[in-house]
Amino acid sequence: MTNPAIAANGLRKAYGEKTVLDGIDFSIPAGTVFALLGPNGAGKTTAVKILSTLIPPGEGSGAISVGGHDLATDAQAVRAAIGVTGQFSAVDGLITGEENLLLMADLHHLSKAEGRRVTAELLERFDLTEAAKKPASTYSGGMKRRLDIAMTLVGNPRVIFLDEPTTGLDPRSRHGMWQMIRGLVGDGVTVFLTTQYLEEADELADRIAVLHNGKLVAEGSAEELKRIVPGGHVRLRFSDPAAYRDAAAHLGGDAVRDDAALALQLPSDGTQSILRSILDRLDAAGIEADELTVHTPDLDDVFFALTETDTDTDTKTDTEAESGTGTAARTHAAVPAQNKESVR
Ligand SMILES: Nc1ncnc2c1ncn2[C@@H]1O[C@H](COP(=O)(O)OP(=O)(O)OP(=O)(O)O)[C@@H](O)[C@H]1O
Repeated sequence: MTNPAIAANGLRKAYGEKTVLDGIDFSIPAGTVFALLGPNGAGKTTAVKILSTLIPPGEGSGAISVGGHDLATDAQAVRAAIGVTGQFSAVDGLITGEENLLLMADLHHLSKAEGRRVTAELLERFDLTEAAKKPASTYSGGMKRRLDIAMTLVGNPRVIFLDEPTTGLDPRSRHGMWQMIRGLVGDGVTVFLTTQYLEEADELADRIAVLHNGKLVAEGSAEELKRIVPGGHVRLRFSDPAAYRDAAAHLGGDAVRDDAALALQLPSDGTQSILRSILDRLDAAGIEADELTVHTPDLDDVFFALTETDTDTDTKTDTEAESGTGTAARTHAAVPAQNKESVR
């Protein structure tokens, strides 16, 4: 990959005895969205803070470059190239939205005229023109978040760090934020996103990495990650208890029974051949299911499988997932045994 917007090698950070980042690598192409997922306290914010120069990397970290600038030798240039929106808003509630933006323009040493032009443009773009002259403390959560991001954009950054940008937003505001992020990427901006919402990573990210116990335990596109965990199944539901029992007998050990719902669940990757074989077996026995649903793994399944705290995830193996497109999801975690086949 040539000139990634963010490149880090062996990023480390410890707080006292606690190792938060244990030598992790990032290589994020320009104009893409990278999502960092991980359980609470995994170290996502710590990674953002290091990459955005807010805290120094830990001892033993390798080279880090952001926006084409070396973090160790040219932190000032990194700062000029990036925008950061943290979990805690930079918005000053005592002044208006417009004043917040003008203040940022001053901080970026824009001329008065340029500051006013950029402010008006951002107010318009983030649908805040009407509220521009009201104190930001009167804004809704969604408006404050939009203003926060607008403030980040005053300096026209090419790399933006969004640390949980939609936490606490209602679904409409969240979708609005996604649109806005897509717009930024369309303009060539690189977005480093942390989120608790797997759906958000699924919607937005070109690449997703899962951070757990100080390591990136998997990295790939949403589709690639979904392929590395089990969780895909076919569910057959019956209204006739006799048909249900017959089907359970015929499908045998493959089927997990849900007696209360008269439903059977069979592991499946959702391919046509597997579906055909299940239906053929039912047809041969003269059994008809009332409902058939196919469940493909989602990022929740991936997250749960990769961030389990039991000993499974402690026995690390380096594996590579085959992918239909030729690009592979990298996993560095022990994945549940029944899935080992698909990640070989
Ligand atoms: N300044 C600090 N001093 C000591 N420990 C810290 C400091 N900052 C963070 N930590 C610890 O480092 C770990 C990672 O914290 P971090 O905020 O990076 O996690 P996170 O993945 O962003 O979590 P969340 O999803 O809850 O925001 C946590 O255990 C946290 O308590």
